[in-house]
Amino acid sequence: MTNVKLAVIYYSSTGTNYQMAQWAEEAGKEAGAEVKLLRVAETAPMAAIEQNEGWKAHFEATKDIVPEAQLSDLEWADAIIFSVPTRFGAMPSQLKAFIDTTGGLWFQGKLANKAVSAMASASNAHGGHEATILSLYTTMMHWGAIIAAPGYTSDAIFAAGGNPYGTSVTQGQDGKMIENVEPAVKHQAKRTVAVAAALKNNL
Ligand SMILES: Cc1cc2nc3c(=O)[nH]c(=O)nc-3n(C[C@H](O)[C@H](O)[C@H](O)COP(=O)(O)O)c2cc1C
Repeated sequence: MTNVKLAVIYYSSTGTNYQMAQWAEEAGKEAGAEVKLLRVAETAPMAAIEQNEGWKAHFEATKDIVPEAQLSDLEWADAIIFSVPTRFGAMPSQLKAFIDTTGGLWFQGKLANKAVSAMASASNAHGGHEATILSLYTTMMHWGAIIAAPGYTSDAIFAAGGNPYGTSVTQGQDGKMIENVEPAVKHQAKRTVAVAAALKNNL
């Protein structure tokens, strides 16, 4: 058992990052953390969402069952795991819009010393997995967060494609994940909780 509070915050249009976030939630609980699974608000107009069957279906399926991330959740959390699809090699605007509301918390020093890590997905194996995670980590450095990158701390990372920045997956043409990333996601979540526990008791 640990006294760590973990927020798993994701954005997903077609379900990939929702699934990754759910695996992280499960592993966080297994590690003894109190866990909140949260989605950032959808900011795209309904007209755009409705033009894409998969996007519309995912939006409808999750909008009433997954709570929307609030600033109070960031303040509450000792550890945060983000999971996002790449958008032209960077984080999606939906997450950036949420992050851009954190200036007040940042100013009060309330975002410092949290253990954070990030996961990503892309349609192409070289379509921006690492760059997307790094775009988030740049912001995390401004928060004074402690980045708990997985590195190569488990064989599961090699099996998932070997991304040491954070677990990432390629979404195939059929919408399914190509690599088996579930063990790597779970390892990353447990490691983030362990880092947060160490920080919480010593910083
Ligand atoms: C506007 C837009 C930009 C995208 N840019 C990239 C990209 O640069 N590289 C890539 O491989 N995939 C790109 N994709 C594909 C998404 O990353 C992919 O659909 C996503 O990872 C699936 O995650 P989700 O199911 O959680 O929405 C883009 C998709 C959209 C809609």
